[in-house]
Amino acid sequence: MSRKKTPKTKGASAPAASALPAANGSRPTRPGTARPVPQARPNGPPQPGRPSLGGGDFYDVAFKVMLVGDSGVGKTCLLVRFKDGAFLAGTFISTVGIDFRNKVLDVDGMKVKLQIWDTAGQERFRSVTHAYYRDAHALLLLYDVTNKASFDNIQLAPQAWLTETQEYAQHDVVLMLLGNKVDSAQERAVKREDGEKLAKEYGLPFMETSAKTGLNVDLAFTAIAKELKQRSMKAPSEPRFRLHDYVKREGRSASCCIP
Ligand SMILES: Nc1nc2c(ncn2[C@@H]2O[C@H](COP(=O)(O)OP(=O)(O)OP(=O)(O)O)[C@@H](O)[C@H]2O)c(=O)[nH]1
Ligand SMILES: [Mg+2]
Repeated sequence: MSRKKTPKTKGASAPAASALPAANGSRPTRPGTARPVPQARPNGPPQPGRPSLGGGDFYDVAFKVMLVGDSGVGKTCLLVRFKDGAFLAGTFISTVGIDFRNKVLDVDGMKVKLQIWDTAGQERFRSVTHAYYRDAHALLLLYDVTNKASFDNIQLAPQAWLTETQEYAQHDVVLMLLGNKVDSAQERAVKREDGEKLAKEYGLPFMETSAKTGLNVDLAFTAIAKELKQRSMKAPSEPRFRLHDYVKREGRSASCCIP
């Protein structure tokens, strides 16, 4: 596959912007920075790289990733950890509507831009989130390992996150289940095995993460980027990327890092 040579740059440095969907459900834009993300379906051809409009994010192919899960599970913190390498400690500020951040990753020599949508977990914003599912190439389903209800709401509640996914997302969307806050060992309310069991039942790759310590955070997004990149290539020259195997092999368990 021919690729456009792109200069080495860091990801777009624009801060997260609040963006509510337009009345017609079209993608929101931010004044001065609006730029469409190429619509690469996971199974479609990669889109050509685009030069930066000043933000410095050159890329070969771009995908949309959505973070979903109950309010307070750590979606925003996970995204901030991945984007900025920092942890938002202190007062919990619940997301209103939807935010996004971009990050460009170098995946086996290709610049893969992830546009990551951070949704509000609060019930009152559900209809806002619904409008975004259909454009998502990947969905990260988060629960909080210290909050059993957030785990149950992945699958059991009438408006469970998995049900929403089946209802609103594309059938070939890439899914991953993440149990966050694994640093809080004392308060754990959901066993790792329960997360594994749920993931197995639905055929999802699974990891436990910590936005606080950074455990498995980069890995989760990198795994998604690798999977989407390979799906987007018509005739991949590389061996088939296996998301489940990669996550199993590379994922670190919380116990590995407790001194
Ligand atoms: N110990 C610990 N706390 C975390 C972690 N991730 C998030 N938190 C805390 O959990 C609270 C909620 O985090 P957010 O990232 O704002 O939660 P959210 O899922 O975005 O919530 P909504 O925006 O309401 O949907 C904050 O007080 C964070 O500091 C983690 O990995 N470990
Ligand atoms: Mg949030």
